[in-house]
Amino acid sequence: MAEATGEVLVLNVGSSSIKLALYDADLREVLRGSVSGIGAQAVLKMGEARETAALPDHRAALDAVLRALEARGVKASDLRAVAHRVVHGGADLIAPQRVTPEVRDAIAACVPLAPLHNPHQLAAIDALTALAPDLPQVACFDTAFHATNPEVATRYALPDACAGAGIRRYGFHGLSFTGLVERLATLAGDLPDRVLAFHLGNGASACAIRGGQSVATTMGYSPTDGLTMGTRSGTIDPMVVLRLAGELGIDGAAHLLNHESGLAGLSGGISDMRALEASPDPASAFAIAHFTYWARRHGGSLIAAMEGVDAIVFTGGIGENAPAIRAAICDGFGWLGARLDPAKNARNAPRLQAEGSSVTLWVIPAEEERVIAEAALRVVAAA
Ligand SMILES: Nc1ncnc2c1ncn2[C@@H]1O[C@H](COP(=O)(O)OP(=O)(O)O)[C@@H](O)[C@H]1O
Ligand SMILES: CC(=O)OP(=O)(O)O
Ligand SMILES: [Mg+2]
Repeated sequence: MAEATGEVLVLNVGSSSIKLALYDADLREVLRGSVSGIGAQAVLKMGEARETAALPDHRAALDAVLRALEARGVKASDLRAVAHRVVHGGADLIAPQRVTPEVRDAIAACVPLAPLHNPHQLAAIDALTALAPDLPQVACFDTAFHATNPEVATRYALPDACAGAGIRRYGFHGLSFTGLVERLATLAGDLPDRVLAFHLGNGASACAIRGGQSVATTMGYSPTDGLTMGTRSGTIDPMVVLRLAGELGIDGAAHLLNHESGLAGLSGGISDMRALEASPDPASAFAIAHFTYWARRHGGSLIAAMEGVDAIVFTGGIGENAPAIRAAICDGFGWLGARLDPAKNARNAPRLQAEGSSVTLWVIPAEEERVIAEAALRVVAAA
């Protein structure tokens, strides 16, 4: 097997997947891998190789990833740094930083706020600490990009004591939005002032970006709020949550809202957009209609928050690859003069707008790993 020499290993541990990328000192990607479908029959990809394996949990998946890296000659102890995506950094962790025992504890303190993500990311940090205690580890936070939101956007209309206890909106997918802003500036020549960005993957959120900074976003205290997602409900009346907790218990309600809702709940079990598009079942079509309708409704609210819009950008697995979903969302913004070019949309071209569109329309691949690697190199170089 070909050996890969790299300096920075990026681990993007998600709710049901692990993505990894290895970069050399010039930030060229030398290896990419992933595990998807953790919990069932998982698929492990490393470079060109692909295998299926029963990986019942994130721990087993991470072990498989580390073994596959070793088989390629990548030893943790030889790296310059390993860098992690951490979904929730709370109010204080708003810059990429070295994982010290204090930072590790602060990430652990955010576990209740992102139960699908932070525990697995913490487990990856601990596994690497055990494997290579002297290897610098850097944590990069999905919440950090939204630290620029004004208090009126982040505060819930709850008493002071709640805000003091950290009950506020944070927002997520910030590493993806950071990369999107950088790439859009290059593609457009100049960064448009008011950008409506949709990260549509298994988790989905939208963000109002003004002058390159987040001013409002759809996810809140946790990544369960906002748009209709693969298995998460999105925005819901809090009294529904109380009723569910009363009937199912807190854990039962949390499970239903995070794992059995969204597209899966509406369609009778299908969370995957590609599978929904291929399904002849009317419930699948309704689930897709719900997804695009709520993407537009939330998008309208974000446009109001930034007093207009100059560009609409799509990223994430659905945003990058699903022309019909982009078309349904953009058609919903026809009232403001957004016009898609159907041929460009069908090609997933970076520039999607038709002649005469009042806003520019874009597809930009999510580059969370590149953003994390760049930040990690900056952090270790500054140490
Ligand atoms: N060609 C495609 N058409 C429609 N949906 C797609 C396509 N390719 C990927 N997707 C969807 O993208 C979603 C996964 O997005 P991704 O960003 O990879 O997920 P994650 O949030 O786990 O990182 C799934 O719903 C998948 O079906
Ligand atoms: C924050 C979040 O929802 O992440 P993901 O899309 O990876 O689940
Ligand atoms: Mg994702």
